[in-house]
Amino acid sequence: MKKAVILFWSNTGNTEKVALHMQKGMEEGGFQTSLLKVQEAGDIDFYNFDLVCIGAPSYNWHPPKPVVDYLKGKFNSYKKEGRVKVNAPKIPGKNALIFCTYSGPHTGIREAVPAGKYMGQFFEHLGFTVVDEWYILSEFHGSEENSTLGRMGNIKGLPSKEDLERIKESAKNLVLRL
Ligand SMILES: Cc1cc2nc3c(=O)[nH]c(=O)nc-3n(C[C@H](O)[C@H](O)[C@H](O)COP(=O)(O)O)c2cc1C
Repeated sequence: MKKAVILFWSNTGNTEKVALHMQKGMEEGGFQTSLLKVQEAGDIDFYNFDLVCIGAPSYNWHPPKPVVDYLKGKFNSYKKEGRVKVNAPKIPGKNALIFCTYSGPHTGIREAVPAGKYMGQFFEHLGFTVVDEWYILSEFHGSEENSTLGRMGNIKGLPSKEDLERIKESAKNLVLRL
C-alpha cells in the first residue's frame, strides 16, 4: 500500500481542517496516511513515504517560524547524510504536495504563494517532485477587519463545507494518479 504523511501547523484551525479533509480523500484513494502536527512529527523520514504533504498558514507571506525551523532542521540533517545533491536529481516515486491557507487581505493569493514556494523548495532540493501547491482562502480568525474589508471581501466561514469537500475530492484524485 502506498503511504502519505500529512504534516501541518495550524494556530486557528483552518490549516488543520484542510489537512483532515486531505487525509479523508487520500484514504479513499487507497493510500495509508498519517496526519501529524509539525511540532509532533519528531524524526520521521520523508523518504519512507510516496507522498509528503506539508501545510501551513501564510504569516507575512512566509511560513510561520516553527515550520521554517522544522524544514531547515530536516534539510540540514539530510544534507549531512549526503542526500542533498547538486542538480537536485529527481527520485522516482517521491512526491510532495504543499498547501497553504491565507486570508489575502492586502494582495490576495500573492500573500500565500511565496510561503508555498518556499516550503516546496526544500522538497525539490531533496529530490522530491512537487506535484502541486494548494492555496486555500480562509477566514482571518480574530480580525473582523481582515475578514471583511480586505481585497478578498467577506471571507468569514472559509474554508466552507464545499471548499473542504472539493479538497477531499482533489486529494483522492491526486493519489489515484500517483
Ligand atoms: C501573525 C499572522 C500573520 C498573518 N499574515 C498573513 C499574510 O501575510 N497574508 C495572508 O494572506 N494572511 C495572513 N494571515 C492570515 C492567516 O494566514 C490565515 O488566517 C490562515 O488561514 C490561518 O491558519 P490557521 O487557522 O491554520 O492558523 C496572518 C495571520 C496571523 C495570525
